[in-house]
Amino acid sequence: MLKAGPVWALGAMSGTSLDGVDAAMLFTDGERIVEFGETGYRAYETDEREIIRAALGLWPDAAEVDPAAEVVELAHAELLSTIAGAELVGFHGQTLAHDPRGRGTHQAGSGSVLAEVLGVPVVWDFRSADVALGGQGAPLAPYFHFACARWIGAEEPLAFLNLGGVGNLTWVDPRQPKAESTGACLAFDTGPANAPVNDLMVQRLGRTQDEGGALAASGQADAAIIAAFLAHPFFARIPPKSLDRNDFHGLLHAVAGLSDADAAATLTRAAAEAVAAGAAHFPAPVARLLVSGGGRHNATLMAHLRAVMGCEVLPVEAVGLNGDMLEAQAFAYLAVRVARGLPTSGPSTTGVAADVGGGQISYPGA
Ligand SMILES: Nc1ncnc2c1ncn2[C@@H]1O[C@H](COP(=O)(O)OP(=O)(O)OP(=O)(O)O)[C@@H](O)[C@H]1O
Ligand SMILES: CC(=O)N[C@H]1[C@@H]2OC[C@@H](O2)[C@@H](O)[C@@H]1O[C@H](C)C(=O)O
Repeated sequence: MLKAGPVWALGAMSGTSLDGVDAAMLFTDGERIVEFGETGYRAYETDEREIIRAALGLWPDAAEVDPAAEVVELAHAELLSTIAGAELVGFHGQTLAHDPRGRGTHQAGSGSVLAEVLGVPVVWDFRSADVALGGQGAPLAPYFHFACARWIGAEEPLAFLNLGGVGNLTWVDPRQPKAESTGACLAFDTGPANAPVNDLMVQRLGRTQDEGGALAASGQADAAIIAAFLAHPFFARIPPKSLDRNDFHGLLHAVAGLSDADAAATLTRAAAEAVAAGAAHFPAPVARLLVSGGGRHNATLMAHLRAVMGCEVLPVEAVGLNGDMLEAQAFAYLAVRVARGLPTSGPSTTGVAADVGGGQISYPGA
């Protein structure tokens, strides 16, 4: 078992955009962030990405899943073995499918394989217990966001927004004693963030992203499409709530008749409007929205957020955090929480009925 006090944990996340694996060291006791440490990144090769892509939306019984899991394990083993000094690893894996009230949630990659390779205990399968107990299984970063709010010395409610393939928002009140205290966090997925724009760029222009939001900036958002998008019942639903990457696939069809620039503008505006629709559920207003994830590099998306949010909108770097590594750091933090028997989610973050300590621990040589 873990010794008392803070430990160095190594967290790893492979996100929905399938670009690669992020890893980050964190010195923590599972409650307080003591120190941020080394980080690393390993991109997927094109053929690896295609193997994972072929398994998207599939469940463990499908033939395409084993090769995808092998790619995920290999990439993690390569990256994590370059970072020394971890007493514990937090391994998220690659989400292939997420349907919490249907078939469940599916992250590819085995923590027991990694524990053997790395020779360190690995905490993994973070989402299943929450889903089995009636929760959304996502988002799981919120308790880490609470710790970040404390680390930056925040004294009033603020919000963290992650702009990955999907967006997720955590409202935090740092005046509460613990992350799991009633009223400390409210978290949920906001809607599609970068995924539809990326898909559009691939389909129409053979590019993977709208660099800097330049194409979106050159077009006009279609107000009727945005209005129809915002009429989706997801936005009115009281949080917590979570999404699969493809839950808003209709949005891409809706812009099919628009020019490239207007389609990009519409999808980018929609992502920002989805965040604002989410913020309408905050228990109290916030003065600051701190943005992490790749979408913070999209200047058009950030400008739309500033226009719709009515509060300061800043990349997390403005408060000394690393916007590319926040999710990897979150899984380092959550790994220590699991090892310490602390909850990783609760009614206000995933909608589960009571506090849940998700995750299983695999030991080398077990
Ligand atoms: N310079 C940039 N200009 C525009 N968009 C960018 C830029 N850099 C990153 N992005 C967007 O951010 C995406 C990657 O974001 P990120 O790495 O946070 O996603 P992820 O962690 O895979 O997703 P999730 O958090 O949903 O699991 C890219 O696919 C792209 O859409
Ligand atoms: C099921 C799943 O993997 N969800 C991811 C995804 O990517 C962003 C958003 O959708 C969030 O719900 C979650 O990841 C982050 C790390 C989370 O659990 O907090």
